[in-house]
Amino acid sequence: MSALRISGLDVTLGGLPVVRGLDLHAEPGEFVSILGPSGSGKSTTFGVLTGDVQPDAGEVSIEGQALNRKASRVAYMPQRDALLPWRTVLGNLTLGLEVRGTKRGPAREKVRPWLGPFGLAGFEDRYPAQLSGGMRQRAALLRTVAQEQPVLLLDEPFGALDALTRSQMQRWLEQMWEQYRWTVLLITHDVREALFLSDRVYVFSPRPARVSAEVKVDFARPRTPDLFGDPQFAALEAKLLDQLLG
Ligand SMILES: Nc1ncnc2c1ncn2[C@@H]1O[C@H](COP(=O)(O)OP(=O)(O)OP(=O)(O)O)[C@@H](O)[C@H]1O
Repeated sequence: MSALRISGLDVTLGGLPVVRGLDLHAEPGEFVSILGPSGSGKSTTFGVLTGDVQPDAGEVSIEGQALNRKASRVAYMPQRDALLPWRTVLGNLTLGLEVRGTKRGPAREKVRPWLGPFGLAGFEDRYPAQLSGGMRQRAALLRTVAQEQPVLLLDEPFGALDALTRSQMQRWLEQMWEQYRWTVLLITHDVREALFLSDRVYVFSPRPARVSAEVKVDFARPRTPDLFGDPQFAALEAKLLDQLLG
């Protein structure tokens, strides 16, 4: 059974067709990326999955169950880190669980074992402004992971980071994924990031969104930055860029 399946999805916003006939899926423990031009409807598709956007047509299921807009079974990390500046790191980390109805004490106990693996141990009483950009993104990701939902939706998680931090974060996320095998759907504009992290990549057409290409990425794991020098990596990168530029 697929962790996530979208079939024949149509979305119209303000009279504008934003998604038309979209089909995609993610298998349990699979890392899937979506690449697409700006404004093509990627975030709108995530909005449907989180229950924030009402589709006109189509079917969406999580682990075989139809999407329930009131009890979302996806954990979503938005484009901006969206940490609340007035809450401590720990207070931010428990937020996703608290919104889902877990009391603060048990939520803290759930989050604490993850502080080490996410490189946040010792920083739980700081405020977001006291963290580096990479740490803030790790905190936002931990807040998402801690919700223990079947699917993680990551919307451009590293988009605002400088190039060095970004490549450190990509490497870190690949290692974390190796260890925990979350089911991930990642939106990115970065072809190399998609290829480095994913098992499969979807390319979206310009709006209205539909899948214009699907590429399987078979490079062995664990992946290291050496992969960027692999001729097969370069060939796949060129192919995806071609698809994106139409
Ligand atoms: N509430 C709305 N009413 C009308 N149009 C909207 C609304 N929300 C989004 N749109 C339009 O829908 C299209 C898709 O937007 P969306 O944010 O899903 O694209 P995206 O692929 O995530 O873009 P980006 O890569 O720039 O983040 C855009 O053209 C946007 O202007």
